[in-house]
Amino acid sequence: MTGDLHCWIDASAGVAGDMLLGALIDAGADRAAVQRAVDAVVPGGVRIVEATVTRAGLRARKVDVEVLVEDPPRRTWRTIRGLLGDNPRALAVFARLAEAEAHVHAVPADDVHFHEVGALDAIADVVGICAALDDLGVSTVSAGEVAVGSGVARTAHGELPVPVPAVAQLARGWRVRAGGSGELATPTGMAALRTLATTCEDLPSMRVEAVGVGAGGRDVLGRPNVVRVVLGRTAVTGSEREPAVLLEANVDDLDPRLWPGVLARLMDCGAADAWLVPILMKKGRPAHTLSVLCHPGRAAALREVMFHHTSTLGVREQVLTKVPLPRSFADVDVAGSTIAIKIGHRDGTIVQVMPEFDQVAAAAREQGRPERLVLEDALAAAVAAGLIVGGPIPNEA
Ligand SMILES: O=C([S-])c1cc(C(=O)S)c[n+]([C@@H]2O[C@H](COP(=O)(O)O)[C@@H](O)[C@H]2O)c1
Ligand code: NI
Repeated sequence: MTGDLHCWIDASAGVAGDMLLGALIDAGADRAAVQRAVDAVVPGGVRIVEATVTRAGLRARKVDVEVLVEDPPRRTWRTIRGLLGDNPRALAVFARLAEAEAHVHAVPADDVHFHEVGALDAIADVVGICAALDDLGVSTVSAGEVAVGSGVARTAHGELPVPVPAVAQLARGWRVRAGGSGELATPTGMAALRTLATTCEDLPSMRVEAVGVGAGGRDVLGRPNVVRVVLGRTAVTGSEREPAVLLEANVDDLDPRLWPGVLARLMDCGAADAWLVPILMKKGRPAHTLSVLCHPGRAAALREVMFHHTSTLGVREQVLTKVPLPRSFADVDVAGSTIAIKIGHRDGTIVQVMPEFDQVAAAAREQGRPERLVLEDALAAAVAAGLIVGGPIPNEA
């Protein structure tokens, strides 16, 4: 199978945090993994429960967040930042919400007080959505036009016009329409969509692997109140340009023993690559340039990791284009250990055949043999399986 796992969000009936989380769990994300991620942020604070419901006659997964502890009526952005700790994607979603609220209420982002959107159920929705995407192995996210609704909403701020101000602010740069009466897009849902989805597009071409349907609270006659997610592999045909972001910072004051952990954290958070270059910077100081290459959808979360785990006071960003070779994987057996072979191809012909080295190392440990010999055996098994440079790519499932 070629291509990364893509998640397309259908918000044509609106979007809210619990709806998106329900859709991702319905598509196969492990609810226990989601609960564990939420427990790490608010230990013992909430329980995520799910049920199958119908919305205008359609089956959908309804997620509810039961709050088990006392929940203050408001939280500052600073408090939420502290709670989220080392959760870069969730931090990026709330940072976006904080920016929107700051603009709407004309206060600095650090002085923003979240009311409903800072409550434990909203925090659980955001942390849960990020954990569900990780659990599913989603690499990229896009979404279609968002129905935001019309009329008025009763909120802690009083009666607000729909789209509520935070949603209107978060909608800048995205395609939206009213699409019905009531508050169809909430600030939490819109912030999650805007942070996680990099592109506003109709359903892209992909081989579909899973579909999830998440229910909203109300059952409206004639309009299924649901968010859908469609997960699939996008076909990579060769020499196609794709956007990438390069994040960089020059750092002269970080304990050098911390760098390996920083690089590992960045890779765990979805960087395509992360590296250090020794430099001599201003005032003749020996320092390092930290460079992080990533898909645009990961940039916000990776920027958070850079701020959180290094002493940098700023991050430079450049938007680049990248031409990746299409690739696929095939498994081979080496003395009872399974090793994935990465196959790079162009125009239907294999141009690279390379065993995944982490799996070679694991097999060498299992077998008590040198990595060098396991690598040789894996390459020989690949050739025996017909994976030969210059040869045709194997049939895809
Ligand atoms: O909590 C805050 S600060 C808040 C701001 C706004 C603005 O538009 S400003 C609106 N609301 C309303 O709260 C509820 C819950 O929102 P969720 O995103 O947590 O589902 C919703 O009606 C919002 O319009 C809250
Ligand atoms: Ni507000």
